[in-house]
Amino acid sequence: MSIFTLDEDLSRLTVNGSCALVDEEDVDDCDVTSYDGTEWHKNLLSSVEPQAIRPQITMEATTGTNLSPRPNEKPTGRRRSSLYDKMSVQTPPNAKRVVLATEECENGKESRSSSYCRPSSLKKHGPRCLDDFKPVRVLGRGAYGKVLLVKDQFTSRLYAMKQLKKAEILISDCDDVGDSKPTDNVDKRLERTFAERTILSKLDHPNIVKLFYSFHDHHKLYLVLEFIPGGELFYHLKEQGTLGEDTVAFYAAEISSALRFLHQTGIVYRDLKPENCLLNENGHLVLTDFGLSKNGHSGSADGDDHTGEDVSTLHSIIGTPEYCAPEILEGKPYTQSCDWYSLGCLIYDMLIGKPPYTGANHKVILGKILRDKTPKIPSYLSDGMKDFLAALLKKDVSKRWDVDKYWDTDGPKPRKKKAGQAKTTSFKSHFVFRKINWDERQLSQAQKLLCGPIVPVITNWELAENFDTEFTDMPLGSLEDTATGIDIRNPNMTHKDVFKGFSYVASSSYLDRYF
Ligand SMILES: Nc1ncnc2c1ncn2[C@@H]1O[C@H](COP(=O)(O)OP(=O)(O)OP(=O)(O)O)[C@@H](O)[C@H]1O
Repeated sequence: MSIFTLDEDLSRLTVNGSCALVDEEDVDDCDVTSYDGTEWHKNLLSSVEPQAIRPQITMEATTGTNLSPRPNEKPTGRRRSSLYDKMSVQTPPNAKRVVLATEECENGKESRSSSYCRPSSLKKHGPRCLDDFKPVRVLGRGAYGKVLLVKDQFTSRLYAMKQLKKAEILISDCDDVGDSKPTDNVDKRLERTFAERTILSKLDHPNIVKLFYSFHDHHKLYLVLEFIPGGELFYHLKEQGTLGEDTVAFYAAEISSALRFLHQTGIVYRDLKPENCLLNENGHLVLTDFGLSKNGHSGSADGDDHTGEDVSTLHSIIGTPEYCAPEILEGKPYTQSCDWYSLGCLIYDMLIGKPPYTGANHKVILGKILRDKTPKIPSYLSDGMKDFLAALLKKDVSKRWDVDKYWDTDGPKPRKKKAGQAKTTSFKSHFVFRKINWDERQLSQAQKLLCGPIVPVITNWELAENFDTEFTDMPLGSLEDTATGIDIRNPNMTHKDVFKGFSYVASSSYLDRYF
């Protein structure tokens, strides 16, 4: 059964088949180096510091195949996964749209400029508009628009402003292939746009980006976010090549803490990749980009969000293929467990210099993911790390570590005690986290006092020195730059109707806490 098509190359890929259409030239470039579980306990007891004793053995030497890069070698050619086309999405016909009940902050008034801004709206607690912010620099670019560093004209505070072009969201994608009608994709894009604003407005966690305001004008939607000045983990990985196990464990703990919080709130993140992990000024990791996140709780307390899809069985095919769980790619129902698989891919990438499956295009990557039983884990990693990765990177969800269940509860007792090993111990007490103080991970104040393993160099926040010059050197133009006309398929609907409810101001207590 042909499930979905990602790009022009993928139209011939049969997902549930044997992936016979995978490019010959791109057959697996790595080989298996599996972990021998019987050695676990012995090695655990003798292990002092995995990084310090990590043997300088390459995959090549160990397996006779050519898996680069070698440990401590800078890989070349790391490429932004967001440069790939977004994956098409297929959702069951009964999946409901996000419906927002929030009233427009500007009372339904639309604006091309600041003309609608009344003096009262120029206060930090009131609704904001575009002219409140002065563009400083481009920080990044995504599928539907740019992210800019902006300065509040009234408070001089810096923010990251994510701009999404309404036209990009609303114009149907003629290239879409598959069972979904193009209008479904417009609906899905709208749903995701609202989901990002709605989900972020509900969250308060030290490792999740904060949303302070959102508004829209004739051409664009704007999310005014906390500026995270240390840049993307992607940027630091590109600089450093690979990271040591202790550093990786630190980031894994912070990401896990954020994912666990999201899952407890009923949200599946679905887009874990190095580009979406930012470092703050103290080197702590902050997740950004909730455009693909899904809130599975229908009927939340404030009536603000009704997605209808239960988190326990989501169906949308979504995400960045290199970090995407196989069950999603196979079009099967999936659960929060997909985020833990993605965490495994990200940890693998940080340690080895590339995610478990790479290739020239989506088709090759998908073919590898669907064909392989388990990703290859290099032998030079510590036994603890190999055990940890193997537990997260299980293709079969029923065999994957159920991290949400065993977060701080030990798993079933093994016949032979294997302390600190995945599945026999709680996630938090796994050997790889032996140096992590989990209580600190929960508290913003504690995180402020302690620095992470990579403390970004920041001489001037306005320079955005830790962001790729590919973006920061871009000409700024005006905040109200080129906007194409908006083509709304339903002529009875205006963009005002479609985006009604997008505007938002964080509560006074929230704003006061962070300003
Ligand atoms: N709060 C922030 N502080 C600093 N930089 C940010 C912030 N939010 C986003 N960025 C930068 O902008 C980039 C793009 O942001 P984001 O991923 O949210 O956009 P997107 O349109 O959803 O991208 P994509 O299409 O790749 O998913 C990020 O990778 C990051 O470099």
